[in-house]
Amino acid sequence: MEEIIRVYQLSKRYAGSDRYALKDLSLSIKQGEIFGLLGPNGAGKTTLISTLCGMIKPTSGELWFKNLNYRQHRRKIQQQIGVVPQEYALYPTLTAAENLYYFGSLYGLPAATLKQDVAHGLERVGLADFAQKPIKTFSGGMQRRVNLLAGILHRPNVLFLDEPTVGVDVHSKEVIMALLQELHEQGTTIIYSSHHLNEAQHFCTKIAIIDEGSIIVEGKPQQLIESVSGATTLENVFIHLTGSQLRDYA
Ligand SMILES: Nc1ncnc2c1ncn2[C@@H]1O[C@H](COP(=O)(O)OP(=O)(O)OP(=O)(O)O)[C@@H](O)[C@H]1O
Repeated sequence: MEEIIRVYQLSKRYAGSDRYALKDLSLSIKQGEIFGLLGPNGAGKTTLISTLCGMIKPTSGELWFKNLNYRQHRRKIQQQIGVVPQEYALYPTLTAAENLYYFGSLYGLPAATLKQDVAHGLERVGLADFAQKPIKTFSGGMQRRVNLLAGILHRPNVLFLDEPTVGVDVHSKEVIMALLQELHEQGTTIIYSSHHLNEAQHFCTKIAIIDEGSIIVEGKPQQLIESVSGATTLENVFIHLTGSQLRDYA
């Protein structure tokens, strides 16, 4: 399958920090994959996703999106991708529909189809009855579902999500994962970070485990499980490779 993203020796050190958030990280992602980025707290998942979305610039290294280099074509790349950030990108005082109209207009979507797409999207995630309610009255799970819709309104072929199911109950999680599965079946390449190892084991076609800014292992979930003696789940693999030490950095 065609390579969509190539990362070569990517490093990132934030201004004022003496630690590397990403260190000489190389990676290739192919079209149609559901690529899961897993790792302990502070491993560098958000930094990697933000760099791949063109939101932060690397300290060194090179990145390409379908042969377009990020240094020269950041804007062009950003027009072709969808981003669902970990922090809510929504305006609390606007209604769910107003928020989505706003995102739709940012993407330059025609008003005539946008209204229908927003109504359909809200219906798809079980929020049709809440379209005219302000986001600030929504639960965390409801906000996550609207946050997801905001990132896919323009039907991107490549979608980045940073912990799309963090802090949501099992019902919201099921709706979100079902929608992502549907997008995948329609051909969308999905790159997402998560702490839900069980979810990633069943959902992802490929996984990279990151620790301290570097990829320590990469492969299909079943391959990774078979590579560790006695492991029956991805959680076993994760603990085996990353240890059980807490990762507290300030
Ligand atoms: N804006 C920033 N300025 C300075 N350091 C940062 C900044 N953002 C992240 N870091 C540091 O970079 C490292 C990687 O952080 P990052 O948020 O990418 O990890 P993560 O794997 O997404 O963690 P988590 O699972 O907790 O969300 C951490 O040591 C973090 O403290």
